[in-house]
Amino acid sequence: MIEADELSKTYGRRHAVDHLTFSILPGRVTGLLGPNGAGKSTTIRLILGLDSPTHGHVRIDGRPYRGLDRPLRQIGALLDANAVHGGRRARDHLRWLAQTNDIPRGRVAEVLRVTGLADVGHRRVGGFSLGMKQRLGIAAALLGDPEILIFDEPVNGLDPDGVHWIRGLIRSLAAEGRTVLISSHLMSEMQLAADHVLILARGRLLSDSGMAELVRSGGGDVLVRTIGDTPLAALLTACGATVAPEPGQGLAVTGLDPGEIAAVAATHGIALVELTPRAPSLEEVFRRITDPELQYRAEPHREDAR
Ligand SMILES: Nc1ncnc2c1ncn2[C@@H]1O[C@H](COP(=O)(O)OP(=O)(O)OP(=O)(O)O)[C@@H](O)[C@H]1O
Repeated sequence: MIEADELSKTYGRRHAVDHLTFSILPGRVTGLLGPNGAGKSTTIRLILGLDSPTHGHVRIDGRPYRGLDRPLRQIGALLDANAVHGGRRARDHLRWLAQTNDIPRGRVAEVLRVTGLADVGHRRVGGFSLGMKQRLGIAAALLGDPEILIFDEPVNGLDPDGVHWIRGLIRSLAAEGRTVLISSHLMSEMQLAADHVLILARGRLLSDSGMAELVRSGGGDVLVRTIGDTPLAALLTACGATVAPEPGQGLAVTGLDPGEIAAVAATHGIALVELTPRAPSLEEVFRRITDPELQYRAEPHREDAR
């Protein structure tokens, strides 16, 4: 488990991370979402002890990162896939990490196999594609078989097969009871991968919620189609619904659920050819939550305007 309490980091006058309190629980995938400059990377760096908080703290299973005996065995992270020296062979890079962290050498072959790199482990990293480097970064994160994993932009550079693979891997790690934190700019990917989501903007935590609950909170509507002209729109409005026309004789209905709409149609002998509940996308919900923050941010700071 990762727990942050009033976690804050300021650079000069800028609050990169501003009094964040959250818990990232085991057995589920937690997504860290936020516009550019929201504080996602700073939060991850603070979790990993790469930066020190100005105020508050963050603990990994009750201890700060720097207090962990064998960090790679407790927490694995993919941060920057390009960080590995290009002249190194992939296998040697992993062997060196294993040796310096007291990890059995046998894990190297295992993680190369899991990440689909078994056949290229002898090659120098400089010749790797971004997708292969990404897989190597994931192999390094998995090396110590840690209970906690952090993947920053995990699908970066991966082709569709790779994206499918990483999605499955992330899910299986959480299903094994591990704590998994991913950060991504790709909303559709996040919606598929994460069970829980933390939304940051301007360093502040705007939402800490289950994914399904968050998307449901955004509303949604029901798309209804009939054949020919019918009085359905007026009938639904009379029942308290809000109805907006959609192309192709469709109606976007809010305020009534599909069962209630079907009942109104049946009572008046109106045949329906479509009745589709539509949830908003994570992207729509995200924009609604973060937009006021972005607008505020677009205004010049007082000191900038001078
Ligand atoms: N080392 C630093 N020195 C000064 N300011 C910094 C430093 N690191 C981050 N910041 C500032 O802190 C804020 C948060 O940055 P951070 O990189 O954590 O955001 P992010 O959500 O990861 O953004 P992005 O999605 O663009 O990577 C930004 O305003 C950034 O300019």
